[in-house]
Amino acid sequence: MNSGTRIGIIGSEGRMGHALAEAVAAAGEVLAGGIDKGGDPVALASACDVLIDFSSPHALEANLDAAMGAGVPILVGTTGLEERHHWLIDSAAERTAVLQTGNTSLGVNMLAHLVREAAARLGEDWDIEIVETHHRMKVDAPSGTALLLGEAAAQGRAIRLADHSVRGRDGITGAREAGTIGFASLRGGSVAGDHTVHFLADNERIALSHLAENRMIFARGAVRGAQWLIGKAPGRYRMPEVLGL
Ligand SMILES: NC(=O)C1=CN([C@@H]2O[C@H](COP(=O)(O)OP(=O)(O)OC[C@H]3O[C@@H](n4cnc5c(N)ncnc54)[C@H](OP(=O)(O)O)[C@@H]3O)[C@@H](O)[C@H]2O)C=CC1
Ligand SMILES: O=C(O)C1=N[C@H](C(=O)O)C[C@H](O)C1
Repeated sequence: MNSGTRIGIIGSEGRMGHALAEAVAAAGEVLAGGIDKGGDPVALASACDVLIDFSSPHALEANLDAAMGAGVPILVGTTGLEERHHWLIDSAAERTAVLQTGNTSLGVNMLAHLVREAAARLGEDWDIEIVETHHRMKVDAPSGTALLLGEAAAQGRAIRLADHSVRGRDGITGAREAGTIGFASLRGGSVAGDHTVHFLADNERIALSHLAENRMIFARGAVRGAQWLIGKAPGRYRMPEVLGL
């Protein structure tokens, strides 16, 4: 009998759900079950040691409630979250361990570290623009990863991203406002997820990129995060803590 950690997947029939099932098996853990739209997160939570949620922002509140009710930790990889979702996560984290991240891969979390450093060391005369490319089925923009990288750049500059971000330029926009962080999104084909943070000054540029070649990098990172969450005190945790970055 397999005595591994029992992992429950929310969004189990999705693209990430399938990759997660493979990663759970590869890690020697137990797939306790999975649900999709219309499924019961309470029943799933009661049958597992940890939940992994890669579904939809609409499902978040019920999933957090189920995790709290069963006293199990939850890793939230779903993107497209708004401010109210982050309040729900903060509130749930008072009762159970929650790890929310726009990207579970080692490479992107390393990139975020480099972006924070670069933004801190380069002056405000270096403009910052973040460009992301994803497959044609992606429903949210900018990507959760682009926002994570934007937060890293803002932290490096000791500013609030919400006060400085510029999204989706169109029409007569006027000249670029100094100190802003811009976002642009491309959608098409089967791209698993490409992100480039551009630092642009007069006569020179730096581009820091991460290119995801498949979804297993996210799935492996999520399973590692779920394993790490077992036994953790209530609180809100982040991927760099899991990865030791
Ligand atoms: N943090 C990270 O590292 C990564 C995050 N993501 C994010 O993960 C999420 C899922 O991505 P992906 O797998 O490509 O998307 P898919 O659309 O392929 O899968 C989403 C799954 O979630 C299910 N779902 C939808 N609504 C609910 C609900 N209310 N309750 C339970 N399940 C629901 C869907 O079921 P149904 O078909 O029945 O609607 C579907 O099976 C996205 O937000 C994406 O951005 C993706 C990759 C990496
Ligand atoms: O929807 C996806 O596919 C992805 N979503 C995440 C995001 O929004 O950043 C992570 C990854 O880029 C793939």
